[in-house]
Amino acid sequence: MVDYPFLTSAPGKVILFGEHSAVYNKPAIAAALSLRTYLLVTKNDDPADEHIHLEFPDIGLSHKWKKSQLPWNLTTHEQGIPPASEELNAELVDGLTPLLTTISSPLHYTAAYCFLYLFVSLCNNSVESGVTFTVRSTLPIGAGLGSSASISVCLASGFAYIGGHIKEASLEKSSKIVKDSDECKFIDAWSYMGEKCIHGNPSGIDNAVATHGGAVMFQRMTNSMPSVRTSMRNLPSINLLLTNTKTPRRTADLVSNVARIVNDFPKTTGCILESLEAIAREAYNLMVRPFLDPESKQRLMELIRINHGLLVSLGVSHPNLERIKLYCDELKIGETKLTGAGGGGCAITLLHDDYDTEAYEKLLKKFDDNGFETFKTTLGGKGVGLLTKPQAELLEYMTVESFINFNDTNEIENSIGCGSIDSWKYW
Ligand SMILES: Nc1ncnc2c1ncn2[C@@H]1O[C@H](COP(=O)(O)OP(=O)(O)O)[C@@H](O)[C@H]1O
Ligand SMILES: C[C@@](O)(CCOP(=O)(O)O)CC(=O)O
Ligand SMILES: [Mg+2]
Repeated sequence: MVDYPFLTSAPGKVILFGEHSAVYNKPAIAAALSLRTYLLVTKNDDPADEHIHLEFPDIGLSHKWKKSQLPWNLTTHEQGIPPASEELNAELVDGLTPLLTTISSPLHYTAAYCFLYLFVSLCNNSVESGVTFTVRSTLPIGAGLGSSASISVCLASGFAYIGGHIKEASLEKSSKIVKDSDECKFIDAWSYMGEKCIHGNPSGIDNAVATHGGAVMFQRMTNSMPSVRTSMRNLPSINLLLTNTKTPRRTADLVSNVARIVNDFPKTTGCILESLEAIAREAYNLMVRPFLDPESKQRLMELIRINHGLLVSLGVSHPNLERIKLYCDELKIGETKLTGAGGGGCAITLLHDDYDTEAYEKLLKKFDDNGFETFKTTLGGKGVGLLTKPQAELLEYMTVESFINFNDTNEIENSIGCGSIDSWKYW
């Protein structure tokens, strides 16, 4: 029996090399961010409440469904971990459609669809009603930092916990554990289904990083083979600037536009995808060395520039991303590439060791003038976590209202994030 309330949490990610080509089974490199999404699960005391409640204040969505109206008969709960190649359950997708008709915005629709798909798949009919699922994120949403995967991981882990598919996490996850836990495998596989609800054809890199944390080289395989995830334990300390253009975009649109180009220009894009693979492999070899000497750092910088150029050729840049690159080039700050799906969202800049601090101040001013936001964040953070009552006093007084009313990301972090990091448990 689950003791309410409880919290789950998962990080966002930054893709260093290989976005989009990852969808075509090429290797890509990504690392977990310190920015995270949090899911609070509470139960009210009203015995007459027959609903399941969703509160997604970050995107302005609040909704509820009668538990008895959910299509429980369309799921197969015995199935455990879905195979990597599995498509969304078409019958369940059809069964959910009538429950989503009142939601018109695509942003709201995909979030609610992901929620319902995972909820019905992972919680069984005996789940209590009167439960509210509230999500807050310190990540910018739709900006290339994997907010969709981090919410999918929060939901998949919360529902799997309620549904009894995974056991309680433990306080200390030994850094020596080399094998993935069964719980993480379960969450990774189901959050991948959540990513499919949100953007159709994900590679799986984002949910893998949000589940397992750290830094990885990831490659999706063909023919139902499981993806390969190679941990990069000692990532060299690289000086990265993360800049958000704040230009909104949807990963689903960018991924489907690249699919069209790949389909229309198979030979040309085949060469581009092969180049992107070569870049990721060389970057991996440089980044797993214990020390990034100046020559290797220079090569890494050039790989960033080439990677960005190839992404431009796939049509996934944006004038604002090009502006970031232009300013960094003009002021000789470092090499820039877009990160994530592009089309807006974020860019990363690998800073030269000897950049001019005055020029850097000028750069920040230019970014500010354009309405861009820069982030200070660390790479390689922890994966999916659970916070339950005996360890966490804060859950005694955490309500949906207080959770929704956190004013900013600092308040979230100080109250439930890093502020109480020692109480979080990991699978
Ligand atoms: N905190 C959140 N609350 C509600 N929905 C969210 C949240 N974070 C992400 N989402 C869902 O994920 C979508 C954004 O995913 P996507 O387009 O892949 O961009 P990214 O993953 O780069 O942030 C949103 O449209 C929404 O459906
Ligand atoms: C474009 C892609 O490579 C990354 C998308 O990341 P994001 O949703 O923009 O954070 C798609 C994928 O790998 O699933
Ligand atoms: Mg996404």
